[in-house]
Amino acid sequence: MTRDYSQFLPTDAQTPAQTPEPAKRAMLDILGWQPFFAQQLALETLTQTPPVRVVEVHRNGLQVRGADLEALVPPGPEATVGDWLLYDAELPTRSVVLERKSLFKRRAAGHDRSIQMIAANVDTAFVVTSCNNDFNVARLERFLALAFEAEVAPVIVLTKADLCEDPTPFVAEAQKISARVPVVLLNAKSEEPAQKLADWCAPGQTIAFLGTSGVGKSTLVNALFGSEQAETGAIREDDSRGRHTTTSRQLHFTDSGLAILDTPGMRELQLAEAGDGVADLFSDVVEIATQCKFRDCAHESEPGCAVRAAIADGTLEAERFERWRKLEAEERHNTASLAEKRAYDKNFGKMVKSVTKAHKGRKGRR
Ligand SMILES: Nc1nc2c(ncn2[C@@H]2O[C@H](COP(=O)(O)OP(=O)(O)OP(=O)(O)O)[C@@H](O)[C@H]2O)c(=O)[nH]1
Ligand SMILES: [Zn+2]
Repeated sequence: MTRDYSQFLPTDAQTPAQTPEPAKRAMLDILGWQPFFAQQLALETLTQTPPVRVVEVHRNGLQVRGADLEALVPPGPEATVGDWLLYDAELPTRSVVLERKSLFKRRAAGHDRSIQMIAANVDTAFVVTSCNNDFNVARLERFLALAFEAEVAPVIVLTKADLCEDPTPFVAEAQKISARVPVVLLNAKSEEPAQKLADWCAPGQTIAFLGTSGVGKSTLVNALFGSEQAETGAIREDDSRGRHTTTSRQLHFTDSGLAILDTPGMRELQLAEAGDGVADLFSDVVEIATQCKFRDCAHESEPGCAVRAAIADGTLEAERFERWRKLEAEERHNTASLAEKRAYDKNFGKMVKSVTKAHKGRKGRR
């Protein structure tokens, strides 16, 4: 059976003779299908292997959803929640993963050095903090750098506006962080979230929340689901080891077609191998630093230091420079210790192997 998939291709690839199927097109759009993915494909490919989105990752494989299909792809494809696959009905494990728009990832613990993919194709990351003691510019910057590293557009959301006498200083501080990062102030427990976050929550968009515990992430998710039953919290379970999160990663879709990422892995993102993200967020500082006389300028007391000059003439805030320096150092430290840990694990593995071998050898001789 062949189906007309021409409507899923960019407009210039369509031939007028092909009748659009608005219903199917709409279904894919709601799953987050975008021109970015469509342009990677030829029409024949789409007919033979329809695009499906990974809506859940669990032990048995990848749960995928397409315009009119729902399937489980057994473990095999290197994919994560949010990915788009070209579904091969005959050999599902051969389904091809489309190039990603964005990817949250981290290094897996252990010796295999593998990158663990947390979530793909997220459009917007809401970096959440509250207008209270949780508010911390350096911490915000860490989350923002992670979003930039993943190539996801971040938005700062300041919650608990209703509990704060005067939230303007919080807004002002947040706005100063980057001209590229919008700031939204709201009461997460009111009807405000749906209105104030509407720009990033259109049907077909995929969003995620970053932020420390208690800032209102679950409350925001619930607000975006409106009267719908939000499934947040459902993935948590209690066992003898205490409260922990299951390994399941999933996308929840609102009735309007907004995809909300729900994955425990987002809590454990480390600032490692995120040098590009840090440089992106602090592109102004990086730019100034390139003008220092010495390439290896430490921006201390070297002659011709553009950074010191910028601080002196007020173009660069001393605090911002210090935060950049700290964040960069943290990033470098974490990246280095990851490398060290990898080397250690590798050696440890070797050691275990040789000890076991020797032990077996001894046993054999007995
Ligand atoms: N008044 C008021 N309360 C809020 C607001 N946002 C969150 N809260 C409350 O703050 C508490 C924590 O909110 P949660 O949504 O559970 O926070 P969270 O970020 O999901 O926390 P974790 O699940 O631990 O990561 C709850 O009691 C919320 O009702 C807000 O804007 N205004
Ligand atoms: Zn310098």
